[in-house]
Amino acid sequence: MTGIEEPSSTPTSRVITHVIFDLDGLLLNTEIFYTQILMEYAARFGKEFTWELKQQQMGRKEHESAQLAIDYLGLPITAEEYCRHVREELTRLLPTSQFLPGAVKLVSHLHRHGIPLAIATGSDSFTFKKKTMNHGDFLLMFTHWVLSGDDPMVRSGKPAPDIFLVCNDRFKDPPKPENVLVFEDALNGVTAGVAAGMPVVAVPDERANWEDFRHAAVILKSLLDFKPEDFGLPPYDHHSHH
Ligand SMILES: O=c1[nH]cc([C@@H]2O[C@H](COP(=O)(O)O)[C@@H](O)[C@H]2O)c(=O)[nH]1
Ligand SMILES: [Mg+2]
Repeated sequence: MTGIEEPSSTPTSRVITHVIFDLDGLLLNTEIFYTQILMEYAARFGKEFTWELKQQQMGRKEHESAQLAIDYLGLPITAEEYCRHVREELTRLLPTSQFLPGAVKLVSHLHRHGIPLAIATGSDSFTFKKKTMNHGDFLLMFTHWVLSGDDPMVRSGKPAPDIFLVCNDRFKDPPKPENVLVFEDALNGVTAGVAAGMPVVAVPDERANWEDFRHAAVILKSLLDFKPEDFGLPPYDHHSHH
């Protein structure tokens, strides 16, 4: 032993060939809807929906997330009732979903350079359809999307690695996980990506504690702060300022 440690892998030493994006709270500003619905729902039972609970729910399959809230808050309802209510409210709100800053810029840039892109989300097909119904052209830039909510191949939702491994296998000529970059906002999602052996770019909610995201390759305030060249991806050209 020389006592000299191998330098840990820096972002610049990585060569990324494929990218997997989370959806809610990363590309689309849909987390605000879940927060609004669940605050009101919890209040009906005289309970308070907290950030601590939300952070545990984010990224999970809808059914897993429902049971978590019921247990955490002690709600006198079943997971089915919870899901039915949330779904009804979401049906109204999700079609109005907007992109988060930098999402269209980043996805279009990588797509233009021929990088295979996919989506891995805790949504099921019902909510996914509502979330993306006004973003059809945007969806065409992805080769596929995996919806852990009702995909039988995804045994456990985030924070388990299943969704990212299934998503990776569905790329044409699946790459090694270390060559796949994951973008996530949720702690459960970052943990899932890392467990799948993939470097993860974390873009956490402003309420999150960055200490909790230490396992991410990099933590950013916004997608606008991402530098593709740090991961061996083509840089933005200086002429595009939108
Ligand atoms: O406040 C919440 N946020 C998010 C979720 C769950 O997280 C999923 C979104 O995850 P992702 O960011 O992986 O798309 C939603 O479909 C839902 O199942 C939730 O239950 N409650
Ligand atoms: Mg998310």
